[in-house]
Amino acid sequence: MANDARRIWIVDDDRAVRFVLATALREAGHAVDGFENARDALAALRDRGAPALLFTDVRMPGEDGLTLLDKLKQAAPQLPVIVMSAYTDIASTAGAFRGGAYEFLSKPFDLDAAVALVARALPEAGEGAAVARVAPAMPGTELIGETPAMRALFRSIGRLAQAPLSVLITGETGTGKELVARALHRESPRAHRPFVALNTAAIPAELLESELFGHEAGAFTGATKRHVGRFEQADGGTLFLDEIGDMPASLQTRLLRVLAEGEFFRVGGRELIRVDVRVIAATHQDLDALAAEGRFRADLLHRLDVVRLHLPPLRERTDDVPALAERFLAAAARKLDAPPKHFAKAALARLRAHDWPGNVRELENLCWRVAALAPADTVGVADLEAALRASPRASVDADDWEAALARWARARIEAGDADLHAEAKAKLDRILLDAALEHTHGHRGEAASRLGLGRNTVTRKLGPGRKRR
Ligand SMILES: Nc1ncnc2c1ncn2[C@@H]1O[C@H](COP(=O)(O)OP(=O)(O)OP(=O)(O)O)[C@@H](O)[C@H]1O
Repeated sequence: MANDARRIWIVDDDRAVRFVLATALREAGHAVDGFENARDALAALRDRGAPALLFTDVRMPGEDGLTLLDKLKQAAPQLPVIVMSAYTDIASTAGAFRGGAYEFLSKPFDLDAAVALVARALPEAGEGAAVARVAPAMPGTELIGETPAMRALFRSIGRLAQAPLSVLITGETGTGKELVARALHRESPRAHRPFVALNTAAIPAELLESELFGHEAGAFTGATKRHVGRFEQADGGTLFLDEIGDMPASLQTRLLRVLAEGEFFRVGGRELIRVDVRVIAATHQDLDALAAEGRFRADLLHRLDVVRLHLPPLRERTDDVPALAERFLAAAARKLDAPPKHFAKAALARLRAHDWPGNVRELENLCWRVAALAPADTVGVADLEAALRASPRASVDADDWEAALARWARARIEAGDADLHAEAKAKLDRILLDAALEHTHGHRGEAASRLGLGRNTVTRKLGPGRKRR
């Protein structure tokens, strides 16, 4: 039965659906194959044995999904089959369930919900045929650091990864808090389950509750279908709550209760959901001070802060700057398909002297600019200065673009152009997306969360053909 007992198959004649779903599943660490019709999937079943799980569309040229379901159930009765269809009438859904479908997904569906469904459908670790137990490959996420503070931190990560304790990671913006959370997950017995990150500050307060705990269809205006929250998505794995200090008071109360009880209701739901989630929280704020002022619940702080890991700012570990810079420059050149570059000695000294208010992220972004801008293979001080001047930090004036936009709009209106709004909106989307994707080096999920958008929205705006990491 070779390796297919650990793979997920997608049967759909729509290439875009296969691509988007496969990419989301791969990001969650699964091995995935796509088939454009039932015949090919059945042939593979004969040759390679059953996969761990199968998604199928209903209406396809040739045999339809329900016939496929029937044949699959005869050949591999245990195989969980998720039926997807744009036709959500009772006949189709009932037909699917009667045929033994594990779940029915109405198209278009939420990719995160599909990933969460897979986590639920597949047997727990160690039982039977489970999916490939690999954390998603995250290029460039290896923590670099030779300074005593970082070495001590790495030792703590190794020790803490094994215990399911809550961890609070503190440190300025861009110091690597998320990277540490990922390392804690990757080294833990939960590594084969999802790592789900949520930036509390990036989501509007009124959406945060349903983002965390999910909602049922009809729970509020605009809730057209069920949404599986991050807690459920992270079941068995790790939930990373970034910028926890920005969480509104009412949600702090709810979070505390969920952490204490390990169960909750989706917004507007009646089904009690039990989850097993390790929570890792992060903040750049002084939560003790916020708690003393009554702006953060002290009891929630105690619960999150079972162990605290502090990331020192980069200016306090300048010995790490050269290694980080060389690593980022090499990675950027590779990704840009440019020849490898190196920093001259004087340039490294200049980098060490910089005070890095944006910490490692600022250094990483600077290296990307240098890789793109510096003409020679050896990067000198002058190249660095140019890249530092080009830093968005140095030139951002929030009012600039509004004024420019107003000038543009006035000129176009005076010129008699119509449909300005659509054009401006498309440009705005494009610019925001490009900036976020550049910042996250092409990682869509993260780019979406930086923009406060759902990943599906980003995927839709980009279209399935755009290159992604
Ligand atoms: N020690 C490190 N080694 C290698 N890369 C690092 C290190 N620390 C941070 N980075 C990189 O710097 C960037 C910022 O890191 P990360 O997102 O983890 O910071 P953060 O503290 O969570 O930031 P924020 O508080 O703004 O969310 C990432 O691209 C990360 O890969």
